[in-house]
Amino acid sequence: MPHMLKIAGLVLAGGQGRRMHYADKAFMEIDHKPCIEWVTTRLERQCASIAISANGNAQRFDAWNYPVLADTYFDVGPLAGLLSGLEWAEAAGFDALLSVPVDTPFIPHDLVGTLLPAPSYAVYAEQRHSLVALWPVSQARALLTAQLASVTEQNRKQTTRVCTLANALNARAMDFSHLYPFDPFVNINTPEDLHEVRTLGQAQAGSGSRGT
Ligand SMILES: Nc1nc2c(ncn2[C@@H]2O[C@H](COP(=O)(O)OP(=O)(O)OP(=O)(O)O)[C@@H](O)[C@H]2O)c(=O)[nH]1
Repeated sequence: MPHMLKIAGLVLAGGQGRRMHYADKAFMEIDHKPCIEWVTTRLERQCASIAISANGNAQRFDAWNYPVLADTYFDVGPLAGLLSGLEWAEAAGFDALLSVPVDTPFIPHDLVGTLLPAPSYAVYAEQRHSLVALWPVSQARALLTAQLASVTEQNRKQTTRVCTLANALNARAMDFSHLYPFDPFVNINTPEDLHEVRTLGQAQAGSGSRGT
C-alpha cells in the first residue's frame, strides 16, 4: 500500500567544491546533463515538492523552477542547508524531508520507499551516507536548531556533524548493499571522481539501471 505521508525533497548544493577547484557541482555534466538534473529527475518521482539548498546567485537555478534556500548559518557545512530545508518543509506542512547531495547523481528511483520510515540514512558496503537521509521534519528541525545554536569554537567539530543529528534522532541505518550490485551513492568530490562517474553514466544511460 502506498504511504500517506507528505514527503519533500532537498538537494544540497550549497558547498564550495574546493576539491573540484571551486566548480559549481550542480552544473557538472554527466552524459550531457547537469548533476542537478540527474538528482531532481529522481526526486520528482518520489517527492511531492523539491527545494534546492544553494548559496550565491539563485538565478542560476531559474530553469528548474524550485525554491532556492540560502544558508542562514555559516561555517557549519551541510547542516546549514539541511536546517533551511527543514524550516521550508515544516512551513509547507511536510511530514518528512529526503535530503540528497547534488554530487550524488545515481541515487535510486525508489529511495524514499526503501528509507521509510523516517528517521533513516543510507549505507552501502559499510560506508555511511549520512546526507542521503529521510528526516521527520518537526523533530529534526527542533533538534537541529538546538544543535546549531550550541556550536562553539571548542565543540564545532562534533556539533556540525550530520551523524550527531542522526544519532540524536536514533536514525536507522538502511543498508542498500543487498539491493544494488553497484554503489548508487557514488559521489563526485574530485576531477578524478567526475571522470569515473562520467564513464559510469555513459555505460549505464539507457541501460535501465542507473540511467534516467
Ligand atoms: N547548504 C550548504 N550545503 C553544503 C555546505 N557545505 C557542503 N554542502 C553540501 O553538502 C554536500 C557534501 O559536501 P562536501 O562534499 O563535504 O563539500 P563540497 O563543498 O561539495 O566539496 P569540498 O569543498 O571539496 O569539500 C554537497 O552536496 C554540498 O553541496 C554548506 O556550507 N551549505
